[in-house]
Amino acid sequence: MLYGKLDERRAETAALLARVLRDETTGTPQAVSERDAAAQMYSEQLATLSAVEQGLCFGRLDLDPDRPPPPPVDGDPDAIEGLDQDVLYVGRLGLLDDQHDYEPLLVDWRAPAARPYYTATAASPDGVRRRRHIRSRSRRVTAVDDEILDLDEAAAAAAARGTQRTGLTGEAVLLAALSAGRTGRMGDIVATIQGEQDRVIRSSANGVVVVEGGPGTGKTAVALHRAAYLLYTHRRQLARRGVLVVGPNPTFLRYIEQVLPSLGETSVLLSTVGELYPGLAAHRAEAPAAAALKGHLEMGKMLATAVRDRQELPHRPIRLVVDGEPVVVDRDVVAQARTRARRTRRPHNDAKRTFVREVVDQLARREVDRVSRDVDGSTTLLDRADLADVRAGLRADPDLRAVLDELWPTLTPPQLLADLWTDQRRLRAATRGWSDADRDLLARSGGVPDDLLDGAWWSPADAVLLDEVAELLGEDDTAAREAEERKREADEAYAAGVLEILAMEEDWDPELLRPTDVVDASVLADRTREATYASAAERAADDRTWTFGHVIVDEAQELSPMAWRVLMRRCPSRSMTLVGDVAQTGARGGASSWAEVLSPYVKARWRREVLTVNYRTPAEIMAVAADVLAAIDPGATPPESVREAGESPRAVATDERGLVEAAVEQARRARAAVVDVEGAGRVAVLAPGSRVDALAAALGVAAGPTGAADAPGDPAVDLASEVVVCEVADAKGLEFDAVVVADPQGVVDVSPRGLNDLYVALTRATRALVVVHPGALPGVLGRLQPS
Ligand SMILES: Nc1ncnc2c1ncn2[C@@H]1O[C@H](COP(=O)(O)OP(=O)(O)OP(=O)(O)O)[C@@H](O)[C@H]1O
Repeated sequence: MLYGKLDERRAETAALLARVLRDETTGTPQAVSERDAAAQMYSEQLATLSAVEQGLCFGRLDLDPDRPPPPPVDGDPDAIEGLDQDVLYVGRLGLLDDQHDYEPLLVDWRAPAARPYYTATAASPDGVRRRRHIRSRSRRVTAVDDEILDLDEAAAAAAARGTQRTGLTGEAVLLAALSAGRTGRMGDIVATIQGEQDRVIRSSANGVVVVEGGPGTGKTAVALHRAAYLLYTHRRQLARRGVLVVGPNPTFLRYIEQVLPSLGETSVLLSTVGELYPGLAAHRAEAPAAAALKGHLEMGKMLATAVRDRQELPHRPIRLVVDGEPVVVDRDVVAQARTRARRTRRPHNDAKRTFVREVVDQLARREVDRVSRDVDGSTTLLDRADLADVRAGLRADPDLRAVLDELWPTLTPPQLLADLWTDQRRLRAATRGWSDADRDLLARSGGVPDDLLDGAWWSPADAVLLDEVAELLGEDDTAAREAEERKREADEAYAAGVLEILAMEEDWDPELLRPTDVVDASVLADRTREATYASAAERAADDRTWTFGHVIVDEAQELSPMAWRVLMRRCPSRSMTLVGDVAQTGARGGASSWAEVLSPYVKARWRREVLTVNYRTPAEIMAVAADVLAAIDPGATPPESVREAGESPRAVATDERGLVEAAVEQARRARAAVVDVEGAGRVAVLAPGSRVDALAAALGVAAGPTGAADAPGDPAVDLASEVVVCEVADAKGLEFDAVVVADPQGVVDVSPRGLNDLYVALTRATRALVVVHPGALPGVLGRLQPS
């Protein structure tokens, strides 16, 4: 019945969309843009309706008819939904019965009425007597699991089954979901969200929430479901400004990108920090020390100095002839104008107007003085109008303009930064007092690239600095404005041509108005113009100054202080969800404490939520990882695994020569064990960057991004591949059925933070872990069984 309703809704929406698209685009510009907005809305609705096909309905709540009424919920569009029904079905979206007073047939998982589905327990049943988990595949129900929350009945049922309650919601369904083969893409967890996760997902949108938790506790899943929940609950505020989700690398974004559409959301922009600067996908790999230095707050001051350094004084007086009169641009004139322009405290490109005006003004005054003196030594000879004339002459003079452009050039952020990295003199001028070693970390050999937005030339840390430079320079929208103007002229010329042809029509009835009587070229150009419509996410991607309604940062521990500055600029409301685990920090410039990261922006005003249960890593593997965690931070508590794999993680000893062969052998065995006939099941070989190519070649698969500088091509790991070979940083946030860690000591040696990357590597597996070690096994892995 529900699928029937879904089909009906799809057909209706498709028909509405078709009708809107068939509409002629004539009419007022407003009508055109309303039509486009409607088309966009129906397309989005259709996308949502298709995304909920799998597992449309996954739960049923049988409620106690005598339950107390639930507390009112602010700002919720569906707060009333299902309040007086005793049986509710919960699913991926809400469906109403239009035949029967719009009774809810299916309650959206994000609606308040659905909440007890995730939070009710036997101890606190929230009016729920029975919770039913419904599993389905392609519109067929494949399994049903009931949980009786009515205490008396529950005890009787548990006694009958001889089972113990574990505190997990829908344990059977959860365990089935957790032990399914991985597909290389993250899926949604709406059917099995657990109580502690639900609390975070539905916590207030206001302020900064930090969600901490060890590996596999569902931080990523929770962050994405929170985005969906917030958009549902605060649709009006958030859909317009959009939600930004920041992830650590392009591979990770690809891994999670399907989760959100399947939750039914399109107002979300997924981005790495390296992609936030519009038009740039920065992916140049660089030394960790260079990335850390670029992430330091000191860079803000350094860049401000670099910008000031572009506001130059002439070394010697520059002599020009303007309107037949000699003009001298000397140091004094420029210095004074520069001081005035700097005093405006406006960004460089904006302040240029003041600079030019001041230089022209001074030169004009000098000119007037000189001419007056030439005549009879009196200053009254030339009046105000003459002064204005002289000014205008100077302002229009191309030679003077060229000189001023040299002294105070209009700059784009990539231009300034590329010049800085490649010009030793400029770099030295901006980094007085720095060590040569630090300066060398920034310097680039070779020239400035032809394409200044070439992603292979810039590192993600550079992209962050570009944003900072953009703030210092101010937007230079001259090019955009000129392009817009040219387009407008072309449109008008075309419209004028159309009107001319119509006007030539000879047998036009004189009683009727001619088109040219009611419309001119400019109006016609407006009407025929294609309105550009885009979702909030699309508009935000093209606009560096866009501010989002909510910002979610995953693997937030990796961000540098400079990157935080960029993100805080994008979210002045400070409505943010930050998800991370400082024990997994890999970047040298990353976070060691949340208080340190946040205090410059929100002081102590942030909330902390902790997730404690590990859904990914089986207990046997987590025990090994826990030893590594204890070595990183003796005070940290490892998350508790929900299940055991029934298989112990192993260590395979080899030597340097045998490493590739042994790792390949283990990867092949793992693949045979975990990849099923339908192609589900994934294996990762995680190794130090320098070993990735050799391992990938021996396995006959593509290597993940190896960290080689200027590596061409796709910066992401191929997630469709059954076996992935990459370094640990690229596996951050991902998971695989089986993981082979090749050369654990090597992983530790090349990591900026020592053991953290090894901890990340060990906790990527959902089923099996093998560590292949040339030479001695690192002491922290002593618990591994040799094989
Ligand atoms: N309630 C749940 N129901 C089903 N699966 C879940 C649930 N919570 C988490 N998972 C699964 O557990 C795995 C780990 O989740 P996730 O990647 O969100 O963890 P994480 O805390 O971000 O891990 P890491 O810090 O290692 O990146 C995923 O496969 C996720 O789908």
